Amino acid sequence: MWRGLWTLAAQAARGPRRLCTRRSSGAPAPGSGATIFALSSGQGRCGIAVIRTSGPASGHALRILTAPRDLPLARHASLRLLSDPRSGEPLDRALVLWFPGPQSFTGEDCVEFHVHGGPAVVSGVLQALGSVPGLRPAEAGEFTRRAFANGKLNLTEVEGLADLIHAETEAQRRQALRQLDGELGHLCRGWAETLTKALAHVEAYIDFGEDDNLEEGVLEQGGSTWWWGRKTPHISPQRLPSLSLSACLLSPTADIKVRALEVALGAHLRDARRGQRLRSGAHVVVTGPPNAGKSSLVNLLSRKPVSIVSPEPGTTRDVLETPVDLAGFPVLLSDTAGLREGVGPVEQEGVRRARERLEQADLILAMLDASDLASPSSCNFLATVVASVGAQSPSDSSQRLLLVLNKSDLLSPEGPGPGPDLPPHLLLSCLTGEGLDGLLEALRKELAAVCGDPSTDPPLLTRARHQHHLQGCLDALGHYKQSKDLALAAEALRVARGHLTRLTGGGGTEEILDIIFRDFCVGK
Ligand SMILES: Nc1nc2c(ncn2[C@@H]2O[C@H](COP(=O)(O)OP(=O)(O)OP(=O)(O)O)[C@@H](O)[C@H]2O)c(=O)[nH]1
Ligand SMILES: [K+]
Ligand SMILES: [Mg+2]
Repeated sequence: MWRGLWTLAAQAARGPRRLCTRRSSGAPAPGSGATIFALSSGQGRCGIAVIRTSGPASGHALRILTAPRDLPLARHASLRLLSDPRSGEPLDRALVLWFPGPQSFTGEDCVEFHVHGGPAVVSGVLQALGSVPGLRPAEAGEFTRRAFANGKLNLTEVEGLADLIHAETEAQRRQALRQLDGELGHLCRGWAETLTKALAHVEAYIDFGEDDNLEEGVLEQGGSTWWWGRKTPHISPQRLPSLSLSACLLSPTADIKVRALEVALGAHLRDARRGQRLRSGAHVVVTGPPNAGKSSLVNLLSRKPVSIVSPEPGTTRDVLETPVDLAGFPVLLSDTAGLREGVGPVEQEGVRRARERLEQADLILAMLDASDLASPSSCNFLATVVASVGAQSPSDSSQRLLLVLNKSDLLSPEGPGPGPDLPPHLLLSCLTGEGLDGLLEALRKELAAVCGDPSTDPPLLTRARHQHHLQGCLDALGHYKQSKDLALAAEALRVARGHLTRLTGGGGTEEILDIIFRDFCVGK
Protein backbone atom coordinates (compact mmCIF):
# COMPACT_ATOMS: atom_id res chain seq x y z
CA MET A 1 0.00 0.00 0.00
CA TRP A 2 2.78 2.40 0.91
CA ARG A 3 4.66 1.46 -2.20
CA GLY A 4 1.57 2.40 -4.18
CA LEU A 5 1.35 5.77 -2.50
CA TRP A 6 5.00 6.55 -3.19
CA THR A 7 4.69 5.60 -6.84
CA LEU A 8 1.59 7.67 -7.33
CA ALA A 9 3.09 10.58 -5.48
CA ALA A 10 6.32 10.32 -7.39
CA GLN A 11 4.47 10.44 -10.68
CA ALA A 12 2.40 13.40 -9.62
CA ALA A 13 5.41 15.17 -8.21
CA ARG A 14 7.34 14.94 -11.46
CA GLY A 15 7.24 18.48 -12.61
CA PRO A 16 9.46 21.47 -12.62
CA ARG A 17 12.07 20.67 -10.03
CA ARG A 18 14.20 23.74 -10.31
CA LEU A 19 13.29 27.35 -9.79
CA CYS A 20 11.60 28.55 -12.95
CA THR A 21 13.99 30.53 -15.07
CA ARG A 22 12.93 34.00 -16.11
CA ARG A 23 10.77 34.03 -19.21
CA SER A 24 11.28 36.57 -21.88
CA SER A 25 9.42 39.81 -21.21
CA GLY A 26 8.65 40.21 -24.87
CA ALA A 27 11.39 42.76 -25.35
CA PRO A 28 13.77 41.97 -28.20
CA ALA A 29 16.41 39.45 -27.26
CA PRO A 30 19.85 41.01 -26.69
CA GLY A 31 21.63 41.79 -29.86
CA SER A 32 18.81 40.67 -32.11
CA GLY A 33 16.37 43.61 -31.94
CA ALA A 34 16.37 47.09 -33.31
CA THR A 35 18.58 49.76 -31.84
CA ILE A 36 16.47 52.31 -29.99
CA PHE A 37 17.16 55.95 -29.18
CA ALA A 38 15.44 58.62 -27.09
CA LEU A 39 15.91 61.79 -25.11
CA SER A 40 16.41 60.48 -21.57
CA SER A 41 16.50 63.78 -19.70
CA GLY A 42 13.41 65.97 -19.28
CA GLN A 43 11.73 67.81 -22.13
CA GLY A 44 12.23 71.55 -22.62
CA ARG A 45 15.09 74.02 -22.59
CA CYS A 46 17.89 73.00 -20.17
CA GLY A 47 21.65 73.20 -19.72
CA ILE A 48 22.46 69.64 -20.72
CA ALA A 49 20.22 67.05 -22.34
CA VAL A 50 21.03 63.34 -22.41
CA ILE A 51 20.14 61.29 -25.48
CA ARG A 52 20.88 57.61 -25.44
CA THR A 53 20.76 54.55 -27.63
CA SER A 54 20.62 50.84 -26.90
CA GLY A 55 21.10 47.95 -29.28
CA PRO A 56 23.61 46.40 -31.68
CA ALA A 57 23.87 49.44 -33.99
CA SER A 58 24.79 51.82 -31.14
CA GLY A 59 28.51 51.79 -31.88
CA HIS A 60 27.88 52.25 -35.59
CA ALA A 61 25.59 55.23 -34.89
CA LEU A 62 28.19 56.82 -32.63
CA ARG A 63 30.88 56.41 -35.27
CA ILE A 64 28.67 57.90 -37.99
CA LEU A 65 27.71 60.97 -35.93
CA THR A 66 31.30 61.60 -34.80
CA ALA A 67 33.09 60.69 -38.08
CA PRO A 68 35.95 60.63 -38.83
CA ARG A 69 36.79 59.72 -35.21
CA ASP A 70 36.84 56.15 -33.88
CA LEU A 71 34.85 54.85 -30.94
CA PRO A 72 35.99 56.48 -27.70
CA LEU A 73 37.37 54.50 -24.76
CA ALA A 74 34.59 52.46 -23.12
CA ARG A 75 32.85 54.20 -20.18
CA HIS A 76 34.99 57.36 -20.46
CA ALA A 77 33.49 60.76 -21.26
CA SER A 78 34.97 62.14 -24.51
CA LEU A 79 34.36 65.46 -26.23
CA ARG A 80 33.25 65.02 -29.85
CA LEU A 81 31.81 67.14 -32.63
CA LEU A 82 28.44 65.68 -33.65
CA SER A 83 27.42 66.12 -37.29
CA ASP A 84 24.39 65.17 -39.31
CA PRO A 85 25.48 62.13 -41.36
CA ARG A 86 23.31 63.17 -44.32
CA SER A 87 24.50 66.74 -44.76
CA GLY A 88 27.70 66.78 -42.72
CA GLU A 89 26.35 69.83 -40.91
CA PRO A 90 27.74 70.28 -37.38
CA LEU A 91 25.03 69.83 -34.71
CA ASP A 92 26.80 70.29 -31.37
CA ARG A 93 30.04 69.75 -29.52
CA ALA A 94 29.04 67.12 -26.97
CA LEU A 95 30.29 64.66 -24.40
CA VAL A 96 29.79 61.10 -25.57
CA LEU A 97 29.97 57.88 -23.59
CA TRP A 98 30.29 54.42 -25.09
CA PHE A 99 29.06 51.45 -23.01
CA PRO A 100 29.70 48.18 -24.83
CA GLY A 101 27.31 45.44 -23.66
CA PRO A 102 26.88 43.61 -21.43
CA GLN A 103 28.35 46.22 -19.05
CA SER A 104 25.58 48.74 -19.60
CA PHE A 105 22.21 49.62 -18.11
CA THR A 106 20.32 47.50 -20.65
CA GLY A 107 22.99 44.86 -21.09
CA GLU A 108 23.21 45.84 -24.79
CA ASP A 109 25.65 48.19 -26.51
CA CYS A 110 24.65 51.69 -25.39
CA VAL A 111 25.71 55.25 -26.18
CA GLU A 112 24.99 58.45 -24.29
CA PHE A 113 25.20 61.87 -25.93
CA HIS A 114 25.35 64.72 -23.41
CA VAL A 115 24.39 67.62 -25.66
CA HIS A 116 23.55 71.26 -25.04
CA GLY A 117 19.90 71.33 -23.99
CA GLY A 118 18.40 73.68 -26.59
CA PRO A 119 15.38 72.23 -28.42
CA ALA A 120 17.04 72.68 -31.85
CA VAL A 121 20.16 70.77 -30.77
CA VAL A 122 18.11 67.95 -29.27
CA SER A 123 15.83 67.59 -32.28
CA GLY A 124 18.84 67.83 -34.66
CA VAL A 125 20.63 64.95 -32.89
CA LEU A 126 17.43 62.88 -32.64
CA GLN A 127 16.81 63.35 -36.36
CA ALA A 128 20.40 62.45 -37.17
CA LEU A 129 20.05 59.24 -35.14
CA GLY A 130 16.76 58.47 -36.85
CA SER A 131 18.53 58.63 -40.23
CA VAL A 132 20.99 55.87 -39.26
CA PRO A 133 19.82 52.48 -40.64
CA GLY A 134 18.67 50.06 -37.89
CA LEU A 135 17.76 52.81 -35.41
CA ARG A 136 14.25 53.72 -34.33
CA PRO A 137 12.75 55.89 -31.54
CA ALA A 138 12.28 54.03 -28.23
CA GLU A 139 8.88 53.34 -26.74
CA ALA A 140 7.99 54.29 -23.14
CA GLY A 141 10.02 52.19 -20.69
CA GLU A 142 11.79 50.29 -23.46
CA PHE A 143 15.31 50.80 -22.07
CA THR A 144 14.24 49.39 -18.70
CA ARG A 145 12.30 46.59 -20.36
CA ARG A 146 15.46 45.55 -22.19
CA ALA A 147 17.42 45.73 -18.92
CA PHE A 148 14.81 43.40 -17.39
CA ALA A 149 14.85 41.03 -20.37
CA ASN A 150 18.63 40.83 -20.15
CA GLY A 151 18.58 40.03 -16.44
CA LYS A 152 20.06 43.39 -15.36
CA LEU A 153 17.08 44.14 -13.10
CA ASN A 154 14.43 41.91 -11.59
CA LEU A 155 10.80 42.96 -11.44
CA THR A 156 10.88 44.44 -7.93
CA GLU A 157 13.96 46.43 -8.94
CA VAL A 158 12.14 47.70 -12.05
CA GLU A 159 9.27 48.78 -9.78
CA GLY A 160 11.79 50.46 -7.47
CA LEU A 161 13.19 52.35 -10.45
CA ALA A 162 9.69 53.48 -11.52
CA ASP A 163 8.98 54.61 -7.95
CA LEU A 164 12.31 56.45 -7.78
CA ILE A 165 11.47 58.39 -10.93
CA HIS A 166 8.09 59.33 -9.44
CA ALA A 167 9.30 59.84 -5.84
CA GLU A 168 8.13 63.21 -4.52
CA THR A 169 9.15 62.99 -0.88
CA GLU A 170 12.28 61.95 0.96
CA ALA A 171 10.70 58.81 2.46
CA GLN A 172 9.45 57.72 -0.98
CA ARG A 173 12.91 58.24 -2.44
CA ARG A 174 14.54 56.16 0.32
CA GLN A 175 12.02 53.37 -0.10
CA ALA A 176 12.36 53.34 -3.90
CA LEU A 177 16.16 53.30 -3.71
CA ARG A 178 16.10 50.35 -1.32
CA GLN A 179 13.81 48.45 -3.64
CA LEU A 180 15.96 49.35 -6.64
CA ASP A 181 18.98 48.08 -4.71
CA GLY A 182 17.22 44.72 -4.63
CA GLU A 183 16.32 44.39 -0.93
CA LEU A 184 12.83 43.03 -1.52
CA GLY A 185 14.06 40.78 -4.33
CA HIS A 186 16.84 39.48 -2.08
CA LEU A 187 14.37 38.70 0.69
CA CYS A 188 12.11 36.82 -1.74
CA ARG A 189 14.98 34.85 -3.21
CA GLY A 190 16.01 33.76 0.31
CA TRP A 191 12.46 32.63 1.01
CA ALA A 192 12.24 30.83 -2.33
CA GLU A 193 15.48 29.01 -1.51
CA THR A 194 14.01 27.77 1.76
CA LEU A 195 11.09 26.36 -0.19
CA THR A 196 13.37 24.83 -2.82
CA LYS A 197 15.23 22.97 -0.10
CA ALA A 198 11.98 21.82 1.51
CA LEU A 199 10.71 20.68 -1.88
CA ALA A 200 13.96 18.82 -2.53
CA HIS A 201 13.43 16.95 0.74
CA VAL A 202 9.91 15.95 -0.19
CA GLU A 203 10.85 14.98 -3.73
CA ALA A 204 13.89 13.06 -2.55
CA TYR A 205 11.65 11.17 -0.23
CA ILE A 206 9.23 10.42 -3.02
CA ASP A 207 12.11 9.14 -5.13
CA PHE A 208 13.72 7.15 -2.34
CA GLY A 209 10.35 5.69 -1.52
CA GLU A 210 10.58 3.98 -4.89
CA ASP A 211 14.15 2.88 -4.38
CA ASP A 212 14.57 -0.47 -2.69
CA ASN A 213 18.37 -0.17 -2.65
CA LEU A 214 18.40 2.83 -0.31
CA GLU A 215 21.59 2.96 1.67
CA GLU A 216 21.53 3.76 5.34
CA GLY A 217 22.17 7.47 5.98
CA VAL A 218 21.42 8.57 2.43
CA LEU A 219 18.55 10.67 3.66
CA GLU A 220 20.44 12.36 6.42
CA GLN A 221 20.31 16.09 6.04
CA GLY A 222 22.24 18.55 8.13
CA GLY A 223 22.71 16.15 11.02
CA SER A 224 19.07 15.11 11.17
CA THR A 225 17.72 11.90 9.74
CA TRP A 226 14.69 11.61 7.54
CA TRP A 227 11.97 10.56 9.84
CA TRP A 228 10.68 8.08 7.37
CA GLY A 229 14.10 6.89 6.18
CA ARG A 230 13.61 3.17 5.85
CA LYS A 231 16.60 2.15 7.90
CA THR A 232 15.88 4.71 10.61
CA PRO A 233 12.12 4.83 10.99
CA HIS A 234 11.72 7.18 13.96
CA ILE A 235 8.05 7.44 13.06
CA SER A 236 6.43 4.50 11.39
CA PRO A 237 4.31 5.18 8.31
CA GLN A 238 1.45 3.42 10.04
CA ARG A 239 1.11 6.45 12.32
CA LEU A 240 0.46 8.69 9.34
CA PRO A 241 -3.26 9.34 9.94
CA SER A 242 -2.57 10.89 13.34
CA LEU A 243 0.20 13.21 12.15
CA SER A 244 0.22 16.04 9.70
CA LEU A 245 2.23 14.97 6.68
CA SER A 246 4.48 18.02 6.74
CA ALA A 247 5.60 17.21 10.26
CA CYS A 248 6.69 13.78 9.03
CA LEU A 249 8.18 14.79 5.72
CA LEU A 250 10.83 17.28 6.54
CA SER A 251 13.91 17.05 8.60
CA PRO A 252 13.35 19.12 11.75
CA THR A 253 15.68 21.84 10.41
CA ALA A 254 13.77 22.23 7.15
CA ASP A 255 10.44 22.12 8.95
CA ILE A 256 11.55 24.86 11.36
CA LYS A 257 12.62 26.99 8.39
CA VAL A 258 9.28 26.57 6.63
CA ARG A 259 7.46 27.53 9.82
CA ALA A 260 9.74 30.56 10.31
CA LEU A 261 8.96 31.51 6.72
CA GLU A 262 5.24 31.38 7.46
CA VAL A 263 5.71 33.71 10.42
CA ALA A 264 7.85 36.13 8.38
CA LEU A 265 5.32 36.21 5.54
CA GLY A 266 2.52 36.92 8.02
CA ALA A 267 4.48 39.82 9.54
CA HIS A 268 5.23 41.32 6.14
CA LEU A 269 1.61 41.02 5.08
CA ARG A 270 0.44 42.78 8.23
CA ASP A 271 2.83 45.57 7.23
CA ALA A 272 1.65 45.70 3.63
CA ARG A 273 -0.76 48.61 4.12
CA ARG A 274 2.13 50.75 5.32
CA GLY A 275 4.20 50.29 2.18
CA GLN A 276 1.21 51.12 0.01
CA ARG A 277 0.55 54.28 2.02
CA LEU A 278 4.18 55.28 1.54
CA ARG A 279 3.83 54.81 -2.20
CA SER A 280 0.46 56.51 -2.69
CA GLY A 281 0.16 58.84 0.31
CA ALA A 282 -1.30 58.56 3.83
CA HIS A 283 -4.75 60.05 4.54
CA VAL A 284 -4.48 62.74 7.19
CA VAL A 285 -7.78 64.38 8.13
CA VAL A 286 -8.10 67.59 10.15
CA THR A 287 -11.23 67.61 12.29
CA GLY A 288 -12.69 69.46 15.27
CA PRO A 289 -15.52 71.77 16.27
CA PRO A 290 -16.27 74.89 14.20
CA ASN A 291 -13.72 77.68 14.36
CA ALA A 292 -10.99 75.64 16.07
CA GLY A 293 -8.61 76.77 13.31
CA LYS A 294 -8.68 73.63 11.11
CA SER A 295 -8.49 75.51 7.83
CA SER A 296 -5.74 77.74 9.23
CA LEU A 297 -3.72 74.59 10.00
CA VAL A 298 -4.31 73.07 6.55
CA ASN A 299 -3.11 76.29 4.91
CA LEU A 300 -0.09 76.39 7.22
CA LEU A 301 0.93 72.78 6.55
CA SER A 302 0.39 72.99 2.80
CA ARG A 303 1.93 76.46 2.56
CA LYS A 304 -0.86 77.64 0.28
CA PRO A 305 -4.37 79.06 0.71
CA VAL A 306 -6.29 75.82 0.17
CA SER A 307 -9.24 76.75 2.41
CA ILE A 308 -11.12 79.93 3.31
CA VAL A 309 -10.35 81.11 6.86
CA SER A 310 -12.84 83.37 8.61
CA PRO A 311 -14.16 84.16 12.12
CA GLU A 312 -17.54 82.81 11.06
CA PRO A 313 -18.20 79.30 12.45
CA GLY A 314 -19.19 76.84 9.71
CA THR A 315 -16.99 78.38 6.99
CA THR A 316 -15.75 75.07 5.57
CA ARG A 317 -18.46 72.83 4.14
CA ASP A 318 -16.95 70.57 1.49
CA VAL A 319 -14.01 68.27 2.08
CA LEU A 320 -10.97 70.04 0.65
CA GLU A 321 -7.99 67.83 -0.01
CA THR A 322 -4.45 68.71 -0.97
CA PRO A 323 -1.34 66.56 -1.46
CA VAL A 324 1.51 67.68 0.80
CA ASP A 325 4.96 66.54 1.83
CA LEU A 326 4.75 66.32 5.62
CA ALA A 327 8.10 65.76 7.30
CA GLY A 328 9.27 63.81 4.23
CA PHE A 329 6.18 61.59 3.95
CA PRO A 330 3.58 61.82 1.18
CA VAL A 331 0.22 62.86 2.61
CA LEU A 332 -3.24 63.59 1.28
CA LEU A 333 -4.37 66.29 3.73
CA SER A 334 -8.12 66.87 4.11
CA ASP A 335 -9.81 69.93 5.61
CA THR A 336 -13.35 69.22 6.80
CA ALA A 337 -16.41 71.00 8.13
CA GLY A 338 -16.53 71.74 11.87
CA LEU A 339 -18.50 69.04 13.70
CA ARG A 340 -21.75 70.34 15.20
CA GLU A 341 -25.45 69.44 15.21
CA GLY A 342 -28.60 71.52 14.75
CA VAL A 343 -27.57 73.60 11.77
CA GLY A 344 -29.03 74.15 8.30
CA PRO A 345 -29.16 71.43 5.64
CA VAL A 346 -26.08 72.61 3.71
CA GLU A 347 -23.80 72.64 6.75
CA GLN A 348 -25.35 69.35 7.90
CA GLU A 349 -24.30 67.78 4.59
CA GLY A 350 -20.80 69.15 5.21
CA VAL A 351 -20.77 67.51 8.64
CA ARG A 352 -21.89 64.20 7.10
CA ARG A 353 -19.06 64.39 4.56
CA ALA A 354 -16.60 65.27 7.32
CA ARG A 355 -17.60 62.18 9.33
CA GLU A 356 -17.35 60.00 6.23
CA ARG A 357 -13.84 61.28 5.48
CA LEU A 358 -12.84 60.77 9.09
CA GLU A 359 -13.53 57.04 8.76
CA GLN A 360 -10.99 56.81 5.92
CA ALA A 361 -8.25 58.60 7.84
CA ASP A 362 -4.96 56.86 8.60
CA LEU A 363 -4.08 59.73 10.94
CA ILE A 364 -6.54 62.17 12.51
CA LEU A 365 -5.43 65.68 13.43
CA ALA A 366 -8.01 66.50 16.09
CA MET A 367 -8.11 70.23 16.78
CA LEU A 368 -9.63 72.24 19.58
CA ASP A 369 -9.55 75.92 20.44
CA ALA A 370 -7.33 75.97 23.57
CA SER A 371 -9.15 79.05 24.86
CA ASP A 372 -12.54 77.38 24.54
CA LEU A 373 -12.06 73.90 26.04
CA ALA A 374 -15.01 74.07 28.39
CA SER A 375 -17.55 74.79 25.63
CA PRO A 376 -20.16 72.10 24.85
CA SER A 377 -18.78 71.61 21.32
CA SER A 378 -15.24 71.00 22.66
CA CYS A 379 -16.47 68.60 25.38
CA ASN A 380 -18.67 66.75 22.92
CA PHE A 381 -15.79 66.40 20.45
CA LEU A 382 -13.48 65.02 23.17
CA ALA A 383 -16.13 62.58 24.38
CA THR A 384 -16.97 61.25 20.93
CA VAL A 385 -14.22 61.48 18.27
CA VAL A 386 -11.12 61.61 20.50
CA ALA A 387 -12.37 59.00 22.99
CA SER A 388 -13.53 56.54 20.32
CA VAL A 389 -10.18 56.54 18.49
CA GLY A 390 -8.37 56.17 21.82
CA ALA A 391 -10.54 53.12 22.56
CA GLN A 392 -9.53 51.27 19.35
CA SER A 393 -7.33 48.24 19.95
CA PRO A 394 -3.93 48.87 18.41
CA SER A 395 -3.52 47.09 15.08
CA ASP A 396 -2.27 48.01 11.66
CA SER A 397 -5.74 49.05 10.53
CA SER A 398 -6.49 51.14 13.64
CA GLN A 399 -6.40 54.89 13.21
CA ARG A 400 -3.90 57.14 14.92
CA LEU A 401 -4.77 60.52 16.39
CA LEU A 402 -2.88 63.65 17.37
CA LEU A 403 -4.75 66.09 19.60
CA VAL A 404 -3.77 69.70 18.92
CA LEU A 405 -4.87 72.65 21.07
CA ASN A 406 -4.76 75.68 18.77
CA LYS A 407 -4.77 79.42 19.57
CA SER A 408 -2.23 79.00 22.36
CA ASP A 409 -1.49 82.71 21.87
CA LEU A 410 -4.83 83.43 23.55
CA LEU A 411 -3.88 81.50 26.71
CA SER A 412 -2.51 83.02 29.86
CA PRO A 413 1.09 81.94 30.63
CA GLU A 414 -0.29 79.25 33.01
CA GLY A 415 -1.69 77.27 30.06
CA PRO A 416 -5.26 76.07 29.37
CA GLY A 417 -7.74 77.17 32.04
CA PRO A 418 -10.15 74.86 33.85
CA GLY A 419 -11.74 72.32 31.56
CA PRO A 420 -12.12 68.60 30.93
CA ASP A 421 -9.30 66.13 31.60
CA LEU A 422 -7.26 66.05 28.41
CA PRO A 423 -5.44 63.14 26.81
CA PRO A 424 -1.84 63.81 25.62
CA HIS A 425 -1.85 66.86 23.35
CA LEU A 426 0.27 69.50 21.64
CA LEU A 427 -0.07 73.26 21.92
CA LEU A 428 -0.03 75.30 18.73
CA SER A 429 -0.71 78.77 17.48
CA CYS A 430 -1.48 78.94 13.77
CA LEU A 431 -1.37 82.70 14.19
CA THR A 432 2.19 83.01 15.53
CA GLY A 433 3.58 79.65 14.35
CA GLU A 434 4.56 78.73 17.88
CA GLY A 435 4.48 74.96 18.43
CA LEU A 436 4.69 74.20 14.69
CA ASP A 437 8.12 72.51 14.95
CA GLY A 438 6.83 70.27 17.75
CA LEU A 439 3.78 69.39 15.67
CA LEU A 440 5.93 68.55 12.62
CA GLU A 441 8.15 66.29 14.72
CA ALA A 442 5.09 64.53 16.17
CA LEU A 443 3.71 64.17 12.63
CA ARG A 444 6.99 62.65 11.47
CA LYS A 445 6.79 59.98 14.18
CA GLU A 446 3.13 59.25 13.52
CA LEU A 447 3.66 59.04 9.76
CA ALA A 448 6.66 56.76 10.19
CA ALA A 449 4.31 54.45 12.09
CA VAL A 450 1.55 54.82 9.50
CA CYS A 451 3.70 54.50 6.35
CA GLY A 452 6.70 52.56 7.64
CA ASP A 453 10.10 54.18 8.00
CA PRO A 454 12.30 53.31 5.01
CA SER A 455 15.45 54.35 6.91
CA THR A 456 15.02 51.62 9.51
CA ASP A 457 12.23 49.16 8.68
CA PRO A 458 12.59 45.88 6.78
CA PRO A 459 11.71 46.06 3.05
CA LEU A 460 8.15 47.22 2.55
CA LEU A 461 5.55 45.78 0.21
CA THR A 462 4.57 48.85 -1.77
CA ARG A 463 2.20 47.33 -4.31
CA ALA A 464 -0.95 45.23 -4.30
CA ARG A 465 0.97 42.83 -6.56
CA HIS A 466 3.51 42.14 -3.79
CA GLN A 467 0.72 41.56 -1.30
CA HIS A 468 -1.11 39.21 -3.68
CA HIS A 469 1.91 36.95 -4.17
CA LEU A 470 2.87 36.87 -0.50
CA GLN A 471 -0.70 35.99 0.43
CA GLY A 472 -0.71 33.30 -2.29
CA CYS A 473 2.52 31.89 -0.87
CA LEU A 474 1.11 31.87 2.66
CA ASP A 475 -2.12 30.16 1.53
CA ALA A 476 -0.13 27.48 -0.29
CA LEU A 477 1.94 26.85 2.85
CA GLY A 478 -1.33 26.39 4.71
CA HIS A 479 -2.32 23.69 2.18
CA TYR A 480 1.08 22.13 2.49
CA LYS A 481 0.77 21.84 6.25
CA GLN A 482 -2.61 20.17 5.98
CA SER A 483 -1.90 17.87 3.04
CA LYS A 484 -2.16 14.19 3.77
CA ASP A 485 -0.60 13.17 0.49
CA LEU A 486 3.00 13.50 -0.64
CA ALA A 487 2.13 14.63 -4.14
CA LEU A 488 -0.17 17.35 -2.84
CA ALA A 489 2.44 18.47 -0.31
CA ALA A 490 5.04 18.79 -3.05
CA GLU A 491 2.57 20.62 -5.27
CA ALA A 492 1.69 23.07 -2.48
CA LEU A 493 5.37 23.83 -1.97
CA ARG A 494 5.74 24.39 -5.69
CA VAL A 495 2.78 26.77 -5.75
CA ALA A 496 4.19 28.66 -2.75
CA ARG A 497 7.57 28.98 -4.41
CA GLY A 498 5.97 29.99 -7.71
CA HIS A 499 4.40 33.00 -6.03
CA LEU A 500 7.77 34.19 -4.71
CA THR A 501 9.38 33.65 -8.10
CA ARG A 502 6.69 35.65 -9.84
CA LEU A 503 7.08 38.47 -7.33
CA THR A 504 10.59 39.10 -8.60
CA GLY A 505 9.54 38.58 -12.22
CA GLY A 506 10.29 34.94 -12.97
CA GLY A 507 7.51 33.53 -15.16
CA GLY A 508 5.88 36.94 -15.20
CA THR A 509 2.99 37.38 -17.58
CA GLU A 510 3.08 39.97 -20.32
CA GLU A 511 0.10 41.85 -18.85
CA ILE A 512 1.90 42.46 -15.55
CA LEU A 513 4.99 43.64 -17.39
CA ASP A 514 2.88 45.94 -19.55
CA ILE A 515 1.25 47.48 -16.46
CA ILE A 516 4.59 48.07 -14.77
CA PHE A 517 6.38 49.46 -17.80
CA ARG A 518 3.47 51.75 -18.63
CA ASP A 519 4.58 53.83 -15.62
CA PHE A 520 7.82 54.72 -17.37
CA CYS A 521 8.38 57.63 -19.66
CA VAL A 522 10.06 57.46 -23.06
CA GLY A 523 13.83 57.45 -22.60
CA LYS A 524 13.75 55.33 -19.41
N1 LIG B 1 -5.77 83.99 17.93
C1 LIG B 1 -5.76 83.00 17.05
N2 LIG B 1 -6.70 82.93 16.11
C2 LIG B 1 -6.66 81.90 15.24
C3 LIG B 1 -5.66 80.94 15.29
N3 LIG B 1 -5.89 80.05 14.32
C4 LIG B 1 -7.00 80.45 13.67
N4 LIG B 1 -7.47 81.57 14.23
C5 LIG B 1 -8.68 82.32 13.84
O1 LIG B 1 -9.82 81.53 14.15
C6 LIG B 1 -10.86 81.77 13.21
C7 LIG B 1 -11.34 80.45 12.61
O2 LIG B 1 -10.29 79.90 11.86
P1 LIG B 1 -10.55 78.82 10.74
O3 LIG B 1 -9.24 78.35 10.27
O4 LIG B 1 -11.50 79.35 9.74
O5 LIG B 1 -11.28 77.73 11.62
P2 LIG B 1 -12.02 76.41 11.13
O6 LIG B 1 -11.85 75.42 12.23
O7 LIG B 1 -11.57 76.00 9.79
O8 LIG B 1 -13.52 76.89 11.09
P3 LIG B 1 -14.75 76.21 10.33
O9 LIG B 1 -14.34 75.86 8.94
O10 LIG B 1 -15.77 77.27 10.36
O11 LIG B 1 -15.15 75.03 11.13
C8 LIG B 1 -10.27 82.70 12.15
O12 LIG B 1 -10.67 84.01 12.46
C9 LIG B 1 -8.77 82.56 12.34
O13 LIG B 1 -8.05 83.71 11.97
C10 LIG B 1 -4.65 81.06 16.31
O14 LIG B 1 -3.72 80.26 16.43
N5 LIG B 1 -4.77 82.11 17.15
K1 LIG C 1 -14.33 79.56 10.50
MG1 LIG D 1 -12.57 75.69 8.05
